[in-house]
Amino acid sequence: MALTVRDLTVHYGSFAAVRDAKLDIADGEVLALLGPSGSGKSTLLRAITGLEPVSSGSVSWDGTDLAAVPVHKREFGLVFQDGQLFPHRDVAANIAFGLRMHGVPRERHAARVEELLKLVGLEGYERRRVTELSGGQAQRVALARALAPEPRLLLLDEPLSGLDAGLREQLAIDLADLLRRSKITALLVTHDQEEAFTLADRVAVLDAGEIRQEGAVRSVWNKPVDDEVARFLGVTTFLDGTATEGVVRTKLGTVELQGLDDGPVRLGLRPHGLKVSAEGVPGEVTAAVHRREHLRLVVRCGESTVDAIAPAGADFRAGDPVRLQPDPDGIAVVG
Ligand SMILES: Nc1ncnc2c1ncn2[C@@H]1O[C@H](COP(=O)(O)OP(=O)(O)OP(=O)(O)O)[C@@H](O)[C@H]1O
Repeated sequence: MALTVRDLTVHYGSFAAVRDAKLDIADGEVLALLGPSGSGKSTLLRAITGLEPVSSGSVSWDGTDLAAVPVHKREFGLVFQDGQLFPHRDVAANIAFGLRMHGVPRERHAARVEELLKLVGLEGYERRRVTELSGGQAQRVALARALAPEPRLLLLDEPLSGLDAGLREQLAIDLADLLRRSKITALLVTHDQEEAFTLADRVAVLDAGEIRQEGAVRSVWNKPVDDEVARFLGVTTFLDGTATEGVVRTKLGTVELQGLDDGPVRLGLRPHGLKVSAEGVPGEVTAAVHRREHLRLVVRCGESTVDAIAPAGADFRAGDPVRLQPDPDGIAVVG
């Protein structure tokens, strides 16, 4: 295992911002720490880098405890929300800074800077002033600077959250590609589930200082451990049902889900887990909001109020009758 974190606790005064955290990151793997604001993500990341003193527990690399290793000797690369570039230096000098710090001979800088700019999609930007870069370009330079000394672990703290939505999505895709291509071992901190699921192989969900669930991206998404984690992962409606040979019967219809034992099951529905359809359970629209890719509805079905979606071009308003059918794609199994 490359990085191993065991029983890590970090206090601010008497307040434990991180409690008994356990994490493993294998070589070449990307782990996302996902959690709401204030859950302790940045504290945990800072403790791993050595920037935050730990109260108890350990951080090790390849089995060696890092307690006595200062921040700059851990060989970790860091990227923060606002890249924190040096405003008075050009792009090349910003990237070369990391090389100088690590004693790379000056004559090798130019070639390495060129290579890194190519890697982050900014070829030819060497002489640009960093104050003239867009937010997305600045984050690419910050990434290049962090990668310059070939860190053994890249730590990214909300690297995309300062950018607007469209750009964030594109940069997340580019970054995912770069991390995989270069087989970079990385820890990403984010409050954005989509970002975590785009970028990471595995995800650890943090809440109130505790890691609530940890596992492969797909398995956490499809099988959150409890209602709270499910809610944080976009589930808005819970539905109890009974599974028999891969078919779950609920009061909102039947749904086929693989790999379930027969018996009671709790389903967690994301809005697209219920779709407007010609047949299905009848309900009445109580609210409708247009989104980019679909029409999002709140529907009253008997005693329950549920979220559902209709195609983007549909025109439903409060009071309209609809029929809903479950879609396995938007349904998780909780617990
Ligand atoms: N220097 C500090 N002194 C005291 N309390 C702190 C300090 N830094 C953070 N905290 C508290 O510790 C908790 C965890 O903070 P942290 O910044 O790690 O959370 P986070 O999940 O990264 O949040 P965000 O997504 O908003 O950055 C919060 O309750 C915060 O108020």
